[in-house]
Amino acid sequence: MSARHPTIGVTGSSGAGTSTVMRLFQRIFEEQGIKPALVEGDAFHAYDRVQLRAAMERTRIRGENFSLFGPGGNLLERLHSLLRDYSDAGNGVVRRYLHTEAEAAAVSQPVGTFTPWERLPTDTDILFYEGLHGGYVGDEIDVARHFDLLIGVVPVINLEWIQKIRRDTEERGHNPEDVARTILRRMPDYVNHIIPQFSRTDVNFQRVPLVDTSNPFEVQEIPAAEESLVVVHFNKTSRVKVNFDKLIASLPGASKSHEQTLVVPGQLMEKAMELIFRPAIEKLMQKRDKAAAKEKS
Ligand SMILES: Nc1ncnc2c1ncn2[C@@H]1O[C@H](COP(=O)(O)OP(=O)(O)OP(=O)(O)O)[C@@H](O)[C@H]1O
Ligand SMILES: O=C(CO)[C@H](O)[C@H](O)COP(=O)(O)O
Repeated sequence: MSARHPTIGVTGSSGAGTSTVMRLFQRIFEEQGIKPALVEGDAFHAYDRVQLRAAMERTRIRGENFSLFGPGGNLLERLHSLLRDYSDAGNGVVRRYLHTEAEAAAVSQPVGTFTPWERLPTDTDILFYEGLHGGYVGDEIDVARHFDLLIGVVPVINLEWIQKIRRDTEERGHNPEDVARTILRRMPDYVNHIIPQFSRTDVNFQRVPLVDTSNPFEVQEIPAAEESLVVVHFNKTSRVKVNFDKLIASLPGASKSHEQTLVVPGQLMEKAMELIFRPAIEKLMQKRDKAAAKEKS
């Protein structure tokens, strides 16, 4: 966390929609002339796709719990160092995980591998992280504390699974049975390491379908925006300050469901995010400019 080199994190389970939210932020950054350092959480997995299969087999034989949701499957100390270095000096080291054939072909590498570690460009205005562990806090590593703004993306679980199954089968070349097995294997880590993060965020966006999703393992479409509602919850310690009445007036069909909670029609989720985060980003940039000016003087 630093005024001079601000950081925003979006955290959520696999298939929750964090990459989708990142694209919205990219648009806001572009419109405001902000140059972000984009960090994908999957880059901090400890294993590539082939190594992961071997690690899974080893842990299965030993009867140990293991998944990419838990700290053992990730280089969280490296993520922690990146965030610390960025906050201190606006730099750090990152890489990318190549999920799809297209991403892999673009850099002439096999799918399911990592690009080499590289230093971030030196002239970025803000670090933006999206992934599984933005709100992670463990015995020795506290990722959450590095963010100036932390956002949770949490569709209700049936919807999250539908999204994961569709994305993994259509874009990442997995078969539905394997995706279901992955969901099962990750469950202890989901409960222990993913869910607690949503109590450390500033704001959570929880999409709730209005159509039947009672068997997410049956092949089906992802419910459309207009077939869902979004519960927007501001945690008690949220650093994002909004005027609920003004927000509701700008979002037709929105209402307040609880002291710190709004309900917004699904098709207005992006607009709600824009209204909530545009001013927050502007504030971070103003603080950054002030800190930079002070540094110069
Ligand atoms: N608000 C939304 N409405 C409809 N579909 C959505 C929404 N958000 C995400 N999806 C769909 O859900 C799938 C998963 O989304 P996305 O790739 O953003 O997840 P993710 O959290 O980044 O996953 P991972 O961390 O595994 O990469 C995609 O097919 C995406 O189009
Ligand atoms: O948890 C995940 C993303 O958050 C993915 O399952 C993980 O990155 C492995 O990806 P792939 O199945 O494309 O090898």
